Amino acid sequence: MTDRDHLPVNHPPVKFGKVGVLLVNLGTPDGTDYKSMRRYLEEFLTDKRVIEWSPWKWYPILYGIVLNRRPQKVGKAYEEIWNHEKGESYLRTYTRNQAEKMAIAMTDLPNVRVDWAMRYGQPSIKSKIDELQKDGCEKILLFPLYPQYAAATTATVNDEAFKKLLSMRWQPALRTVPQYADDPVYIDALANSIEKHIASLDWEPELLLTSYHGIPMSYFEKGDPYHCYCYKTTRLLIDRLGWPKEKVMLTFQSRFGPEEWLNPYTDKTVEKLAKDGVKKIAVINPGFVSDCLETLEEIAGEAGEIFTHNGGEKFTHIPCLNDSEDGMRVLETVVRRELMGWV
Ligand SMILES: C=CC1=C(C)c2cc3[nH]c(cc4nc(cc5[nH]c(cc1n2)c(C)c5CCC(=O)O)C(CCC(=O)O)=C4C)c(C)c3C=C
Ligand SMILES: [Fe+2]
Ligand SMILES: [Fe+2]
Repeated sequence: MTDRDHLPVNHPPVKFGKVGVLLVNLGTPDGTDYKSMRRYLEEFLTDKRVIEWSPWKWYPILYGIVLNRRPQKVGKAYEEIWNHEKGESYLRTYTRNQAEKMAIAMTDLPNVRVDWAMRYGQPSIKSKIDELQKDGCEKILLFPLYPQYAAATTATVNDEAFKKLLSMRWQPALRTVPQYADDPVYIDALANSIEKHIASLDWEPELLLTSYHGIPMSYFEKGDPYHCYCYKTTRLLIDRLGWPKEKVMLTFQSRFGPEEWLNPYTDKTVEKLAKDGVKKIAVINPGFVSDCLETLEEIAGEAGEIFTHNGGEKFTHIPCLNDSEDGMRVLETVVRRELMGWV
């Protein structure tokens, strides 16, 4: 008698014994056209973890103004940084590459299957949990790809996965990967990428800005720990680089809406630095696992322009860790640690 002999005739096929690893990043539109952009932004901006205003206050603004104007404006920005060769955004390209490279690196664990999903847009977390289970995964390690925890990012990925579990008769065991803002492997990888990048220039930056995506100040005041994790990463990075702390600044970018967000703001800081006579700066985005609109367009593009238009001379953007060797070492180290006891 096998484990399957006692199944009723109509019982769906049962597979088990595997562990799934699901890498999840924020999301991305399917195209840069108005419809794709609107669909993506609507899913994103109706998430209560992202916009905490009451729907009574927010929806008239969202459906009356934001979703009529923003898809066009942001679609143009995406168009500038689109991976035309693959017909998709770089965030999608890098996330898929990370999953593929991780699967190859984990062949010593034959029961582990690695896949990827997006919180908004496709492929969805729900569809991937289904696929992993059909493939025999009784256990799933869910990895929100954010080194610094925030409710608007990490928690909403976890919520979505647990929402899927709510509807399942046979739930896989679900483990979530915690923040890794202070992991020495991550700090080391960031420091290496800075050192390598600067060594490739024929000039030396006077200042390094570590620019993180912001959140509204009110979220921080209500207890979100994100701000503290960002400061921790930058402090440890300065220690690892062995630089004087005056050479590194921490700023927040990507403000959205009229509220006050975490500050100092990246764009205002870059402008002030240039006006104050700083000539050469480098910017890194430690909170972004992969390059995306916010790093390629807003920092490499816009922030660079702001700096040079205001008297700055040299500006460089240090790429995210993406699917580089160092970047993969970080993701793999975190995954192997969190799989302990399961494999
Ligand atoms: C109130 C709105 C937003 C909060 C809070 C927020 C937090 C937050 N976001 C990221 C990472 C990313 N955000 C990206 C794009 C993006 N973010 C917002 C709004 C909020 N983010 C919007 C409306 C957009 C879309 C673009 C736009 O309309 O301006 C992206 C890039 C996605 C891509 O496809 O390239 C990332 C990544 C973090 C880490 C964070 C809080 C810590
Ligand atoms: Fe964002
Ligand atoms: Fe932005």
